[in-house]
Amino acid sequence: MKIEEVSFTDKVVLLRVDYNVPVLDGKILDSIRIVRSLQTIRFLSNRGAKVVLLTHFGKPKARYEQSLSLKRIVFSELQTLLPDMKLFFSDLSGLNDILSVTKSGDVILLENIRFYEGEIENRDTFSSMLASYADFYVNDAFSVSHRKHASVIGIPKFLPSVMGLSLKDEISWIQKFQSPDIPFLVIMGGAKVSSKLQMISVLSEQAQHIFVGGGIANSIMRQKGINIGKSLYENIPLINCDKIVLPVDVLVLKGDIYKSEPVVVDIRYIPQGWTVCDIGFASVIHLKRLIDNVGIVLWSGTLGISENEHCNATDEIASYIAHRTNSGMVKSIIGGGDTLSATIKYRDSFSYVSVAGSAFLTYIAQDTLPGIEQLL
Ligand SMILES: Nc1ncnc2c1ncn2[C@@H]1O[C@H](COP(=O)(O)OP(=O)(O)O)[C@@H](O)[C@H]1O
Ligand SMILES: O=C(OP(=O)(O)O)[C@H](O)COP(=O)(O)O
Repeated sequence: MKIEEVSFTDKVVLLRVDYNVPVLDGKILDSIRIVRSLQTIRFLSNRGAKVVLLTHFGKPKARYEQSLSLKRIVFSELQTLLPDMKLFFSDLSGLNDILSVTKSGDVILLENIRFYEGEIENRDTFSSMLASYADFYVNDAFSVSHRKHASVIGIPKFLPSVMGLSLKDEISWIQKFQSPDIPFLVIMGGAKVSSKLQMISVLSEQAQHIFVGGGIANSIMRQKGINIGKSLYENIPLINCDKIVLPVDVLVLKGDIYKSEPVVVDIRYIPQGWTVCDIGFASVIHLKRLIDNVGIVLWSGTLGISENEHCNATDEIASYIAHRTNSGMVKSIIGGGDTLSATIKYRDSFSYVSVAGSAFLTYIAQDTLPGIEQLL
């Protein structure tokens, strides 16, 4: 069933979006995830639905945390982006009352869904309780569709469920770039090590090389017995893959990871107690040569702590890819909340910008996602 075929008049729709946006000092750094959801919100509202937006924000531990509430920053952004619409905010305990005073076409943003027990564990009792408020479920949250959570894979068990417009767009754009004949390079970085690393063996069968930076490189280096000091890492299973390209040098710092000035070292000489914060200058050059030799670059995860003004590898590589894309020498797809925010000034030069990071890599590797399977 397609969203265009459903009659939504006077129906309540649970619309899963992903408003897990990067925020610094109370300001949203990049609202692309909210902007991309607007077409589906307007579509449903114009067809007479009452739209209940479900999203997570950050990683709360199944209880209210003021700093992760959607009430101020995210709700304000939505009000700014939809000035002509009637918007409401509610937590779960007030949803019934709000639904009774709202009309067709109105939109309700529900409080951070991860404040509630049952979301991350995907409990059926939680999903069926949410479903009991509504007539339909729409998934427009590509970037969280790799998570087996209640609001992603649970609710569709209890309601007729369809794909939202931006989720559909994401899939068709990504499929356009999946060409088995063109050699491609995967660049993987960032902090969410396990959700990206799971895909490495499948991706390595398809890709020419997988260049790793960020916490992913740290975790692999540590597994190989390289001292990584106090750097971010996760314990990972043994990876034996000759397509993985590690940095040859890294920037390391002591003290505040967002402010301190780093120095460059060969990966064999990372000092005890120091933190790897970026790939080094020789690694940037090496990565550029890998980019020169492929037709497609897929990139998710920053190469270092790009919030630190001294960590510029992500910017330099983004600029290089943007330039080669503009010159028609490569096609580029960039994805992930933090990666997009760190490369925002080159956004218009990439071939495609996905709002998803781990979900985007998972989709490339598996051609589907748990949240999408529920809609077929
Ligand atoms: N070496 C590193 N040490 C600590 N954090 C890092 C390192 N490299 C990258 N990061 C952090 O990773 C975060 C982005 O990771 P992730 O959420 O996986 O990316 P995305 O949101 O693009 O999918 C950034 O906030 C960045 O500071
Ligand atoms: O930001 C997200 O993913 P991303 O960091 O892979 O881009 C999604 O909102 C998923 O968030 P999660 O990794 O807390 O489940």
